[in-house]
Amino acid sequence: MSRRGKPPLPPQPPGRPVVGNLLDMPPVRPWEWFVKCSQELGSDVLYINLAGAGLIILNSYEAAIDLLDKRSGIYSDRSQSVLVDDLAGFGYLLSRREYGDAWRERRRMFHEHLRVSKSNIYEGKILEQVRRTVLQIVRRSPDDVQDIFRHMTGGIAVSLAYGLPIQVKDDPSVTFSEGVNTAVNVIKPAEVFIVNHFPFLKYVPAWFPGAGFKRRALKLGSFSFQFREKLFAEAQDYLRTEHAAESLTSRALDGMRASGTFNLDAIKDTAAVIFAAGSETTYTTLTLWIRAMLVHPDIQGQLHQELDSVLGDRLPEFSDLKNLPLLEASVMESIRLYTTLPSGVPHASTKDDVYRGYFIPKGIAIIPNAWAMLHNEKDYPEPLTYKPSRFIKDGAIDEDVLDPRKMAFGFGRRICAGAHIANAALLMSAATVMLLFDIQKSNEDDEISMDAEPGNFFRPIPYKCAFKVRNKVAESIIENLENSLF
Ligand code: HEM
Repeated sequence: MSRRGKPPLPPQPPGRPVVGNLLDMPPVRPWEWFVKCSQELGSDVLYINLAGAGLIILNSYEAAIDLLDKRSGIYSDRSQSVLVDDLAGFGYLLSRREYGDAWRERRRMFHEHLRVSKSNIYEGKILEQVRRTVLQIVRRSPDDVQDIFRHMTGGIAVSLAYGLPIQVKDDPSVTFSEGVNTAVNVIKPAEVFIVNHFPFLKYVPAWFPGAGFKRRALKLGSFSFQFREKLFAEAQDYLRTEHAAESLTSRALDGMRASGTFNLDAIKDTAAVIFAAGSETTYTTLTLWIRAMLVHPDIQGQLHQELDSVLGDRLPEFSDLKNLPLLEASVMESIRLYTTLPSGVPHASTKDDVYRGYFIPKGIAIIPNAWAMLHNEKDYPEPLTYKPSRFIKDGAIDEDVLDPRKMAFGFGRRICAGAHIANAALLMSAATVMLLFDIQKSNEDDEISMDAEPGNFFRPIPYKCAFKVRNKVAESIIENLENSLF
């Protein structure tokens, strides 16, 4: 790309000849390295050179809003990835689509059926799954707890997207989605950008030494087709039965029948993204909150008090959530401290631009480094401490403290389409679980690692915990639930 007569690129950490910053950018927790570079260079906007492939890193909320939100007309594209979209075959997902008509059509479809004002559709499905989960927790071994919650978020996604029921244990869709997400998580970010920059790398034979990126991507390729087709076909069959339930698929099909214009691909792509983008992210965020509760029994005590005084001897409904500020703050603080997608999802620009005197080239990937924004001392004093009270003032959520969800769910026109659904699922799960249970270590001597698995997601290192029914009131609520659900 010719840069003659253009302003300078944003500050770049010192690099090496040819490879630039490639060997300096750590494959694990690169978001922390971006912060270190910002501190050294005195700039919250950085340029990183990975062997010629450029990246722009936004390390502050202000810069992310300035570019991705206020200038969203030119910062709403996604870099099409040879590895993820082409070789692994996920380019059809709404979240991976380039900014254009096909993306717009799918985003509109999502909005039409699952926007905030359609809460009557998604809240009922969330409530049902959360309450079924309570019964699983009391019936099954403590060792199954994480699997139980994975089935809960999978169940919410499958029922919203397809109206299909899932098994409470060993459901093939959930196992399948977990496999996909684990495989996606091991794709290294640097590989994605490098293979984009040198697309001929996709022709390197998979057996070739150093072509691990291709082997991993091809393994995913076999999943991606099934991911789109399998559940959609099952949903169509199920819709012909007496059990048929409302879902995005059923409503979109009804709409198309009424208008006489069919675009089944659009339904498949939009339904698939609910599982792909919504299930594992919500599950991971929830297990990070459970882990925070496990190591902060004092905060659990405060939440128990709040829940007992608001709910007494009944289960929470959605209308109760606004009266549970401490519970909400405990979830917000967990999202802040352990954000699930620490370096967000990259956007791409569709035009050359200049920001604060720096040149931002057309087509470059822009990384909103949520981790940097959520750990800065100015907005969040003692940023490494888990402290829900930072969000509370006079017994309510303090509107003056920057809400971490504004960063954790992304920015601008590509902001998470399901943030309101994730929020509803997280708060309802947290309120229900905390009302009924004490979350404790399985064994007093267990060491709980606060670290995450290596990868693009911040997934906690698996931990063990026990959910102990809190008291007689909780026992009787659970007994009533058994009778009402079955
Ligand atoms: C705690 C759970 C979740 C987190 C942390 C999360 C986070 C994100 C982030 C960071 C993005 C990228 C935004 C950007 O490009 O700036 C995103 C995109 C997206 N999310 Fe979520 N998400 C969650 C749950 C969900 C759920 C439950 C759904 C669906 C019901 C969903 C649907 C989507 C979709 C469709 C996109 C793609 C938007 C687009 O490219 O236009 N997400 N999410």
